[in-house]
Amino acid sequence: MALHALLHLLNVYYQGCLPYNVLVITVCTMLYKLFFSKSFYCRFRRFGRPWYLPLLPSKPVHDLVAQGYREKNNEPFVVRWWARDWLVLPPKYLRDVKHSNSESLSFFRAIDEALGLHYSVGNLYHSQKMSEVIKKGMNTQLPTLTEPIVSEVEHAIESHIGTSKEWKEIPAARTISRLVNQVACRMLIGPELCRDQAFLDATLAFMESIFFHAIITIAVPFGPFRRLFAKLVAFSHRRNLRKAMQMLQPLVARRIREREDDESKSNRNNDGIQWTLDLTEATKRDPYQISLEVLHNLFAGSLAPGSMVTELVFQALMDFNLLEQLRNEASQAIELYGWTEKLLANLPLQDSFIRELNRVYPTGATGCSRLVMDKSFTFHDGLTVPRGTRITFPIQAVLHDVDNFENPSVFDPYRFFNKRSTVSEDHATEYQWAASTATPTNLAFGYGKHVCPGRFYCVRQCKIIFTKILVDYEIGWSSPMKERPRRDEIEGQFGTNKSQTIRVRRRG
Ligand code: HEM
Repeated sequence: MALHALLHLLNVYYQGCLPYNVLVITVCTMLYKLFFSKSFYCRFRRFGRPWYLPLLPSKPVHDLVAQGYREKNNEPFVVRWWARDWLVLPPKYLRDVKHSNSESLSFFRAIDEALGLHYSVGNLYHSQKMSEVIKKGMNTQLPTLTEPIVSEVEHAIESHIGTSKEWKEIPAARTISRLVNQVACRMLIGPELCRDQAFLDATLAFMESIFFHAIITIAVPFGPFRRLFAKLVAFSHRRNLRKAMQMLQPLVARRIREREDDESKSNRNNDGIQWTLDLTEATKRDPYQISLEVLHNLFAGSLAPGSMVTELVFQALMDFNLLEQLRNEASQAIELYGWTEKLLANLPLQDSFIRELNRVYPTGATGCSRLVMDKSFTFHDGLTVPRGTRITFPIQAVLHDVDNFENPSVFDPYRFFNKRSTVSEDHATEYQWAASTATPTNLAFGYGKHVCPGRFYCVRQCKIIFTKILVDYEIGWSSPMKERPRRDEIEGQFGTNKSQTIRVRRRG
């Protein structure tokens, strides 16, 4: 009788949109969870709606995380994120994450869980190989990459922004993400496809559909059927993946053949395919697998830098004096060093500006997310969590904490410039305050063993693109702006404003 009444209530609650059988199974699962399941997460205070009322309005994830950080004062708490419970840990536990490798705490397995990547690529994210490709391949080649990055940036800016000396209006995020994707494709895939518009469009559609699929999957209250539903909705994402793979696989197959025919020929390439093949035993060089790995490194290395450059442009446009100071610094450095490695090391204001941008506007409210892989994991103070626990850190709250920064809500482009100006002779301080140096209070690129290995390349590439725009173009808002373009928020992730337009014209 009670079960029948509950079913009736839920039917009204879900407005009759769930079939009766689905309702029965959903209710049984809820009752089981309520009375018998001893979820580890139940031991901690939860912020947000309870799991058994998924349609109840709830605050956005970033607000819940900020509230938890304030109220729990250095203690863990739980939020629902990407339709799962996550244990949000205070920063005192970052030191434990610092030294833990992927066998204990895995970043890849955590994003696999959050975004449902296994629905399209199986167990690709069970291996650390993609990260190794960046560490052992790209990072060891960084000095040799400046020249090809500069040359690709020049081509990409000319094709996406143009060379007209007349003002023209452009959609900022769309234009910049396309030009950054071209440059990222040049480095992470290779010269053959990076100017092929069909391929560039296919890669952008593939990358964007990863998030789209994840969002659709959590948007519908399918309860215990979510996994089944996720497999079905991954269909359109898999189609986008197939499209990009159809163009990429023949190239990878050709590179494998060339390598087999003549090992020395492979020395000509210095890009993502090459670095991935370098780390793959000859007998395991499967074009499909290598293409998947290369494409998913592009996913890591293209979308976020595209947003970062767009945000740099928006932020610079908020303050005309700052824009001029950045431009002067860039012009003087180019005069002294040309478009070389040295240029990138001699833009201290721009570097501080990038780090401050990442502090005030990180890409997510949470970060340093990990899945516990060991049977259990014990933190330095004895807190023990079982295998399978999802942990994350409230990074936005940490970066806005008055205990960590003076006037944390103020955007101060000189904040880190001033700190690094008190440099000791051995340059230790300079490195400490650099945009790409991860510390417990510079968390935009994560922290510890899984800290973003692409951050060095990323900051270089962003500096080259931003500097080119500064010195070669006049830029302005297309209509007067009173405040910064608002960012979109979905599941604690912040996306650049897509509708904002700016105007540009070639200088000189
Ligand atoms: C604005 C640009 C970028 C941002 C904000 C960003 C951010 C991040 C963050 C937060 C992580 C997780 C780190 C952790 O939890 O400790 C990460 C991991 C990773 N990033 Fe980036 N990233 C960016 C650019 C790039 C680029 C350009 C590449 C490749 C060239 C890249 C490749 C990777 C890889 C392979 C991992 C996985 C590391 C591992 O599991 O060991 N990222 N990134």
